[in-house]
Amino acid sequence: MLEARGVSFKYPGAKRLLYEGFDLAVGTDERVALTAPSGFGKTTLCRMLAGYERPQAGNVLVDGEPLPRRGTCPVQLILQHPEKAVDPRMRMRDTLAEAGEVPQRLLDDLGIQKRWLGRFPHELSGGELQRFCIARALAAHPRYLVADEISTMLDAVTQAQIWRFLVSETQACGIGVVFVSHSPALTERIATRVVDLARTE
Ligand SMILES: Nc1ncnc2c1ncn2[C@@H]1O[C@H](COP(=O)(O)OP(=O)(O)OP(=O)(O)O)[C@@H](O)[C@H]1O
Repeated sequence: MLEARGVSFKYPGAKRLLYEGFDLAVGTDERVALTAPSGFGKTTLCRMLAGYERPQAGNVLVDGEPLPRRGTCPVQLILQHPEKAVDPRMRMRDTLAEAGEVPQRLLDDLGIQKRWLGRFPHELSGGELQRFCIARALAAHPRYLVADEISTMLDAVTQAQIWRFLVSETQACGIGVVFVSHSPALTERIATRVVDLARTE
């Protein structure tokens, strides 16, 4: 179970708490969509669930244990803008290697072409780069994936391809998914449960 337990969070200098005593529990057999109006705090929650932000109170737990402060995190975050998630000076094969051994099967399933491996991030399209970020996240053997608007900037065909792959892969590996999407159609198709953050206040 991935849990936010009694989480309170405020950005430095902000007037109000973004979260106060917030609870969420997600199983490895779930794909939970987070919805809320713009600016409500969806990205912030995604970052907390993956250990990028620490709540001022409460905890983020996986199977009752706090997220590790070092080493590979069991919760892997995939961002809306893949170019922000990679080192622009590193060729893609080195970026992938950050996750350790990446099975060729994963690269094939994600449609990652061999000739892309020697390229730098700026030599790839957004969709191609996002495939690398997904491969890297999965190669880290996560228990949970947190996907923050990961397909917003992709065309409909690429979006469908990527989500079809993610649903079957996470189901097969028993990886829980938390995701944010502004597309009601996508949410309807992917989510096993929808959590409206504005209603959990
Ligand atoms: N690093 C930061 N420092 C201070 N305030 C921040 C920071 N990041 C986000 N905020 C503020 O926190 C609030 C929540 O932001 P967040 O990005 O989590 O919302 P969101 O629900 O994901 O929005 P959107 O749907 O527009 O992407 C916003 O008011 C935002 O301005």
